[in-house]
Amino acid sequence: MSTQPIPVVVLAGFLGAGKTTLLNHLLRSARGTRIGVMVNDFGDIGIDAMTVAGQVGSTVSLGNGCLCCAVDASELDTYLEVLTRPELRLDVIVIEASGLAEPQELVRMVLASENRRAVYGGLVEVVDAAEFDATRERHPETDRHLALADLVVVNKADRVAGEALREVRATVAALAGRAAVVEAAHGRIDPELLFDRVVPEGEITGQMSIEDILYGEDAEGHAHPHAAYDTVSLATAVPLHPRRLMAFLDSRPEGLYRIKGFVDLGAADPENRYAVHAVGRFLRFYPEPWPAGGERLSQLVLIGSGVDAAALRKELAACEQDGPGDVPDERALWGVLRYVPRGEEPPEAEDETEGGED
Ligand SMILES: Nc1nc2c(ncn2[C@@H]2O[C@H](COP(=O)(O)OP(=O)(O)OP(=O)(O)O)[C@@H](O)[C@H]2O)c(=O)[nH]1
Repeated sequence: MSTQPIPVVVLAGFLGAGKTTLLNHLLRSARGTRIGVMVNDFGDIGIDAMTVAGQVGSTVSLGNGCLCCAVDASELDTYLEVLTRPELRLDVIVIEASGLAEPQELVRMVLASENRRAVYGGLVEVVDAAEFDATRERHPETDRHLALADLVVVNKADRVAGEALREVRATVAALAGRAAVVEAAHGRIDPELLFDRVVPEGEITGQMSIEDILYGEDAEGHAHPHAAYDTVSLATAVPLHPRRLMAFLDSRPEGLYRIKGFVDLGAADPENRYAVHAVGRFLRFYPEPWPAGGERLSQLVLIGSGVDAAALRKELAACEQDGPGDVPDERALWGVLRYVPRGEEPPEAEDETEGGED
């Protein structure tokens, strides 16, 4: 367990958009998930760090203290080193960028990190729906930031009337390209969009429906703005063909934000199963030996907004190997291996473009 990669999520958005509010929501609804937080105040007095600190105490602690720290570029790796220590047993690390930070820079730093356990977990941009037009006018770079995002949260949906909200959402979606777009009030998004919740060994993480989480678990009884999520789960004992799986992943549709699980690639690598981690356009495979004696299953969960669940299910089914005439050889694995992080080398330059463009 302690050698699992830890996703590092970058949380960005302009001053006052609601980043700290969203982060506090995540921390409150974390339950068993252990979240590490870095606050990127860039030399300011650490107001955000203090705001978050009150919430963090119960979920994450470093020794006796809270796990909040102001970080600048040069310090990022030092902090990641601390936060990825196995004894902390963190499941996810969230970096809250200062409202004025260039998110691209933070993403680049995470991707360039030499830390072997940290894996880029996506760029989340928080947008203030009520101030969206004004913010764009004053900060034209907003458009560029949205284009880089893997998930955009249109926050403060409670402050904007229906039609105006739809317009903001449509503009955001056009600017955000392939990123998923969700609406929220007070940052109350489904934590599962950012990280896997901790569930007992052997359970498929995505079997809890998004609706359960959105509508069934809100202890405060608030109504959530409707979020058009789809989840597609695949569990099959038939090994997947690596070439078709890669063709599927390479052409995955817009709005498909998260893919997670394990795949059995059959004869292409009988020794290992491959953990799959995709967020936005970022994709990684992590081979690990099959647990002894267990059933060999491929288990995938796909989460997106505005995706065609039936079509995805069909495409995934078509990845299953089709009898003895369809057995992959080792070369079929090459496409997959391109996305396996290599030993001690830091991630390569190609990663940077994966996080930002496609
Ligand atoms: N009405 C409403 N207010 C919100 C919502 N989300 C956040 N706020 C309020 O907006 C203000 C700014 O929220 P923060 O979470 O501090 O925003 P931030 O992005 O962390 O701000 P900076 O740290 O300045 O970049 C606070 O007063 C929040 O209570 C929302 O969805 N609706």
